[in-house]
Amino acid sequence: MSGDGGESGTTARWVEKHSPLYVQATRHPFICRIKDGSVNISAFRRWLAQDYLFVREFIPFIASLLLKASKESDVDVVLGGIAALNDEISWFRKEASKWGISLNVVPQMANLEYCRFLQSLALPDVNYSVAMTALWAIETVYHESFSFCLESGSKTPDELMEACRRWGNTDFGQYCCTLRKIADRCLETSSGDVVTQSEEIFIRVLNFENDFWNMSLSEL
Ligand SMILES: Cc1ncc(CN)c(N)n1
Repeated sequence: MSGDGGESGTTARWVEKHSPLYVQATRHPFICRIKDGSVNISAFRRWLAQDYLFVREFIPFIASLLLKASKESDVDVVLGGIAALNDEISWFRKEASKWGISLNVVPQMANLEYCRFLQSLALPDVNYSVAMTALWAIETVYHESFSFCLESGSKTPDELMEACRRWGNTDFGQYCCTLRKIADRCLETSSGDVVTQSEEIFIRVLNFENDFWNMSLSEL
């Protein structure tokens, strides 16, 4: 974040204010076990199949932001996000076939609830600042989590490196940074009510992400 003014924005204040929740979502045991090499591969396989379902639901949510964006540069950023998701879907299919995983699985409760939340955020009456805050938070949790597994000294298993690089790479980090700037810009001119709603959405995203990791670790 250094040097780009990100430290002073609303989103940075929320990260600070809700740091226990933020740390819980971005340094979850699922991620820490990938980083220290102790992750159970069955947890990774579960995560992969469930996340594929999540990403499919994520597409209409981002598409809803495209309809709400009025600034041309925001439209470009969101369009780039949609294009990246197209690539992501292909990656999940390729990875699933590599691991011999069926993607035709039943969504687990934590996933279903997170997807329902995405659907509610895609509704036309949801404010753009609120939805943009959610997009920033959702993408940032993945970037912060997976880039942690790429830090020097990590014992991330070779076969999981590709997944970590997908969200942990610097280009994805740059995308998250751009989303943060858009969210901060929108929040600056939003009403107090919208700012409050956006903060609540940020907290809900952190909780959903935490539940998603928990689901991936759970044996059921
Ligand atoms: C649950 C979850 N959160 C975030 C991302 C990153 N798009 C994802 N693929 N899955």
